[in-house]
Amino acid sequence: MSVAVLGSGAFGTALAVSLAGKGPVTLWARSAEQAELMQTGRENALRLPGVRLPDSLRVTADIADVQACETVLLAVPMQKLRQALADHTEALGRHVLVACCKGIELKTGMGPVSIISEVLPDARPALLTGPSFAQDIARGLPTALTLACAEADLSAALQEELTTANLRLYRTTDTIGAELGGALKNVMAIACGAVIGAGLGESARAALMTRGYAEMQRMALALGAQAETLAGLSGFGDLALTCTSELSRNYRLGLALGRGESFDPSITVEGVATAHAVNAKALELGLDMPITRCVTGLVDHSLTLNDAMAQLLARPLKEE
Ligand SMILES: NC(=O)C1=CN([C@@H]2O[C@H](COP(=O)(O)OP(=O)(O)OC[C@H]3O[C@@H](n4cnc5c(N)ncnc54)[C@H](OP(=O)(O)O)[C@@H]3O)[C@@H](O)[C@H]2O)C=CC1
Ligand SMILES: O=C(CO)COP(=O)(O)O
Repeated sequence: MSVAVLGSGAFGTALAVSLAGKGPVTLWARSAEQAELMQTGRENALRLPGVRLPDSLRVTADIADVQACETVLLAVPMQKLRQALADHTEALGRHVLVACCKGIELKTGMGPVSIISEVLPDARPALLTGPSFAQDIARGLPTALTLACAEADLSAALQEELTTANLRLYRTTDTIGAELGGALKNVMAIACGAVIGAGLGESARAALMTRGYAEMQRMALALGAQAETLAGLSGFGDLALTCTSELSRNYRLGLALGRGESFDPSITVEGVATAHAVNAKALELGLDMPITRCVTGLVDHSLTLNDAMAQLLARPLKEE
C-alpha cells in the first residue's frame, strides 16, 4: 500500500520521516511555498527544524499526489480536521484515513474517527495515537503507539503498514477508548503543568495524574470504551509522558499558567478546546469531572490556581 501524510506540522513530518525508512512517502503541505522550501531544502525548518528529510520522502502541495495513495495519515490539529476533510472530499472520499490528532471537537463533542465518518461516509477511518513526541520519532528513537480501527482486518493491515524500524504499533478495535485517552491526557497535562509551575510539588502532580486518570476512565467507560484501552499506550501511556515532560506543549501551557506567564497563542495546544468540549459532555452525561472543570476555568482565566486547588481539596471525602 502507498502512504501519504496530509499536514506538514511537527507530527506529520516526523511520521513521514519514519515511514520513509520503509519506502516512498508523500508529505502534503497546504502552502505551495512551504512545500517547495521543504522539498528543495530537505528540512521542515518551520515545524521540525534540524531533521533531514530522507530522499524517499516527497513534499508536495498537489492534493492529486495524496489522492494517488491508498492510505492517508491526517496530521492536522483536532479543531481543523473537519475543514481539512471538507476541503478535499473528492481526493479523500474513499481512502483509508488514519487520524493522528488528539482531541474532541469543540462545537460537536465528537472525536476524529466520528468526524471522518460523518464528513466522508465512504472512507475507512482509523486512529494513530499514544505517547510520542515528534522530535523523538523523527530522530529514530524507539516509540510505541496504538492503532485503533473498528474494522479488525484493516486494523491488522495498518499495523503492518505503519510499523517502522522505530515505531512499534499495537492494535485495537476500541476507537472510542483510543480517542478519549489521547484527548483527555492533554487536559490533565495542563493541570499538571500548572501545579508544577506554581511550585505546588510532585505529590500534587501524582495526585492529579491519578485522579485525572479516574476522570478519563469515567468518561470513556460511560461512552462505551474498554477499560483495557485506557490502561494502554493511548491512555495511561500518553498521560505519563505528557504530564511529566516539558517537550509537551500542553504541559508547557500549564507551566506558564502556574507561573503567571504568557504563552504564544500560535502554538498548537489541543487540551484547551478539548477541556471545554469534555466539560460540556460531562455536564450533559451527569459525570463528575472536577479536574477537567478546573482546567476550563484556568485556561479561560475565570479561575485562579489557588481557587482551583481549594475547590479540589474541599470536595466531599469518598472511597477511591
Ligand atoms: N507534535 C507532537 O509531538 C505530536 C502531535 N500529535 C498530534 O498531532 C496533531 C498535529 O499536531 P502538530 O503536527 O504537532 O501541530 P503543528 O502545529 O506542528 O502543525 C499543524 C499543521 O497542521 C496544518 N493545518 C492546519 N489546518 C489545516 C487544514 N485545514 N488543512 C491542512 N493542514 C492544516 C498546519 O499547516 P500550516 O503550517 O499551513 O498552518 C500545520 O502544518 C495534534 O492533534 C497533536 O495532538 C500527536 C503526537 C505527537
Ligand atoms: O501528544 C503528544 C505526546 O504524546 C504531544 O503532546 P503535546 O501536544 O502536548 O506537545
